[in-house]
Amino acid sequence: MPDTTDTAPVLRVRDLSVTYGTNVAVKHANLEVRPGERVAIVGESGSGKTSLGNAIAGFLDLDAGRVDVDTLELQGTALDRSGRGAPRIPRRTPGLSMIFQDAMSSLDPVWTIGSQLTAVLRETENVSRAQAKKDALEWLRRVGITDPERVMHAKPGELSGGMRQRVMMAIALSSKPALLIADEPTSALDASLAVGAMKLMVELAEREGTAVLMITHDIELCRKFTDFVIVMYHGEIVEQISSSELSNAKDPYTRGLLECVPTLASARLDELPTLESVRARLEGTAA
Ligand SMILES: Nc1ncnc2c1ncn2[C@@H]1O[C@H](COP(=O)(O)OP(=O)(O)OP(=O)(O)O)[C@@H](O)[C@H]1O
Repeated sequence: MPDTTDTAPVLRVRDLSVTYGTNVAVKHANLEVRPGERVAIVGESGSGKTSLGNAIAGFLDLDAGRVDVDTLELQGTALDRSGRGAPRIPRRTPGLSMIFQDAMSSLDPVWTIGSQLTAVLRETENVSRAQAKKDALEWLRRVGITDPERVMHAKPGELSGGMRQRVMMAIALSSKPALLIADEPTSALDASLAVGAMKLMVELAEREGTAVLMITHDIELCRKFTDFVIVMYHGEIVEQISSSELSNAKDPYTRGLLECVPTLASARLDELPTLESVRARLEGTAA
């Protein structure tokens, strides 16, 4: 990973909050992602990771929640996400792609994979229909699909979960975005497939020069695949730390997350610590 500390951030977020009714799910978040950098947002279920990712990407359901933000910039251009009852946010923000946990929710069930992928390629590259088809086949091969001709003609419902996830990656990255937001992109896959799919996503993003903001509850994945980790707890960012420094984390909650990771040593224990038990102990210590 090149040192990008002197380059302008691809994403800049200042004072972003998300509120559902009276529940403030994200509280005054500040973060930056630099070109080509891989950043994870990690935290337990309900800590606000998805709300933050959706608010940045423009996918937050504004009928359910509201976004308040001081600054939200993608490649120096302000994105308008604020307010409630604002005009519906367009589904695609140029320069930004998103991969969801459930690929079915972002693939159109009616159209073939080929038509969905070539539409993105033609919009991005302004190429002929024939060239877009060639490029689409190449993208399907790149994401490890061995029978791309068949998949081009298939509809999402005819593919397995793993295949759909690969197609999602192809669609998300083929538009050559500056930033990819990936929300638990492999959690619907078996553990054995998940690591391979994550590796593929990270390699393809690197090849395209795309920065990745990855939402996950798996701190081990962060260690393996990201440069930087943002830890959320009850809607707040409690720590921002380089992935290689994770074992020196200062925040008690980050240390709690690390303690809950199964290791060969913990496998010999009768009971693996749970986040609840670690937190109860930490809170007891803090009192
Ligand atoms: N559409 C919604 N309407 C009301 N409350 C919501 C909605 N979406 C999320 N919330 C609430 O916001 C808080 C944060 O949820 P969010 O899904 O962002 O957390 P998360 O860290 O991504 O969790 P998970 O890992 O389970 O996806 C939770 O209290 C949740 O109940």
